[in-house]
Amino acid sequence: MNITPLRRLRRLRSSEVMRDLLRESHLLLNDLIHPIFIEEQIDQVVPISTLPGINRIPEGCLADEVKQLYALGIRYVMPFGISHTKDAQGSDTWNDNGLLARMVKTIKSAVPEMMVIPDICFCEYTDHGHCGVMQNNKVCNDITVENLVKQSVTAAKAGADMLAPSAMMDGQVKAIRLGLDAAGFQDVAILAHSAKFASSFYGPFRAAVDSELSGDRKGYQLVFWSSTTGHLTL
Ligand SMILES: NCC(=O)CCC(=O)O
Repeated sequence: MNITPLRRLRRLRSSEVMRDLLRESHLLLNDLIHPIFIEEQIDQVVPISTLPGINRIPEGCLADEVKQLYALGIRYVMPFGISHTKDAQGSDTWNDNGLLARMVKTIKSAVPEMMVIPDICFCEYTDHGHCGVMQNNKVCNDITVENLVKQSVTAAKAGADMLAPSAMMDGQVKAIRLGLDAAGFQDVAILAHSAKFASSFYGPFRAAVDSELSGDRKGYQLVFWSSTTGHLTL
């Protein structure tokens, strides 16, 4: 029996130069979005113990930080606010002078070419840490979606180029698209975090943003043992 293979695919990875020729995937700086954590009412950077090497940046240092990032070739930033102005709804997010609007304005005026893609959610701005308005111990979907639209229009007015809604409310992307279009922001894009799983991997992030959450988000983020609801949610 002749067992000599005719199809010798190892030929195609036999040398560095051959592997380079056949490369189909490239990871470039422009494939990445840089998250930045901005805290209001502080003067010094705060190291984030759960994300070694990453700091919370005082709001007053944001312009310089963004200029440095741009000089390194970074073209996309996702600002996350660490709020000292929390309430039950996260209403600071739809205040034209609130932290979210200020972050976006500061970044765009420091480096107009930097694309700003703010997180659109409430968990950093609510005094209970959930991603929306609580009613009877649950996050109320439709009121939260209304508030997400207000937040989105505020971010767009402040100059955001793209919005990243992450609250995992049903219908949020459609409502935000309609709200943006009605307010004249047809060119503001949406980067939907459409399939987020309730996961301990968010632990470091929650510490980074000083989340007030106790409990979990299993009532709105996906459960990992049902791929059907995952696909439907997408
Ligand atoms: N707005 C960001 C998040 O929702 C993070 C996810 C989490 O803490 O579960």
